[in-house]
Amino acid sequence: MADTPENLHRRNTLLQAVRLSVAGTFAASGAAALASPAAPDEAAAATAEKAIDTLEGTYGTHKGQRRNHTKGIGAMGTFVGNPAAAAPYSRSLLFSGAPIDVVARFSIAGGNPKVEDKEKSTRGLGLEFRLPDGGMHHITMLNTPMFFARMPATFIAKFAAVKPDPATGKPMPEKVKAFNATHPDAASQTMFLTEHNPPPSYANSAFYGIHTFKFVNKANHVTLVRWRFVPRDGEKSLSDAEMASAPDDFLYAALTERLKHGPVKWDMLVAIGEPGDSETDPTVLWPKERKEINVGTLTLTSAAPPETAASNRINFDPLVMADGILPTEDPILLFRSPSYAYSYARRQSEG
Ligand code: HEM
Repeated sequence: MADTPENLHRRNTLLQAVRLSVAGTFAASGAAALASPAAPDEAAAATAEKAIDTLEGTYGTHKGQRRNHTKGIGAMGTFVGNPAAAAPYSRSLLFSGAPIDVVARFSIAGGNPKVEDKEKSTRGLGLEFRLPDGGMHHITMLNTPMFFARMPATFIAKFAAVKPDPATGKPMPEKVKAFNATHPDAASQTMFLTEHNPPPSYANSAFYGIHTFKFVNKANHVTLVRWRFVPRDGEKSLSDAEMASAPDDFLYAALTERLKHGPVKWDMLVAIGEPGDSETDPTVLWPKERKEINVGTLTLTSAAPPETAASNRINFDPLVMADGILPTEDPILLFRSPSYAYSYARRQSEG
């Protein structure tokens, strides 16, 4: 198969079909392995399909749209790796130094396609790297250094807790309170979001890989790593006053306006793990003192509204990985792939 963008997309779609076919098996056999000692009933019910049903139950079904991170915008650009820094750790083509085409999508967490751009919640960045050998690599990140769930059951419980009262359409704070009281793994991200207002522009947001991944070098040596993308424009947050007066939609205009003055860049900084650093818990941070290397720069040159963005029909499944980077056994990372496949299959089948 020639490596045209259409064929890459077809390959991606086929990959999703395979992932979906294993999703049922994963859901059945994975439930026991993913059981949380804190909440065995919840854990037993934590399947990828249930995660998507729960998102739909809370936000409704928006035809043809993502069940999570529904509101978003597209962008295009390139990534240029820094082989001198990266090669001792990873043989991935990402870091060869040749420019790699990137399709990007910025988003706001949750399944509300009309969520206000100032909402105090997580922002996301999905990246599809189209490698020169026809392969693909996905990196899908959030603007918080940690996640709110150590186990999939917590994800499902949270989205069930934020479901508005069906009678009034209003939030039910007592349910959120009960969720927080019974899911201590969510505390760290909740605190981070309380203390940090959202960015005025995606160009002023850092994005974190959150999970631990494995870098594999030419000698097959494996290094545990975590990465973040740091904006060259600097990190900024809206002030409380700006949040109060901000319009519902400003993130697309802010990015297109910024791009008129030139490309927007992020450096990919990779922390090198040390013995004892968490490998499978995305709610726990590594110590700040970890050695960090700059393995490359992402440069975005154009933005597109959701209707026309090339990212629209991409499933930014984080387990789409090319040689040189491997997943860990993080149960959240492994649960994401079948969940995204269900969301992708449902939205794709709706046209
Ligand atoms: C139990 C854990 C999680 C579940 C069940 C989940 C579920 C989902 C689903 C269903 C989608 C929409 C997929 C689609 O239709 O294409 C999505 C999108 C997304 N998720 Fe997650 N997610 C989880 C954890 C995470 C984590 C840990 C991160 C970041 C490290 C993350 C970042 C994102 C981003 C950035 C998007 C939007 C991608 C795009 O623009 O298409 N998610 N998630």
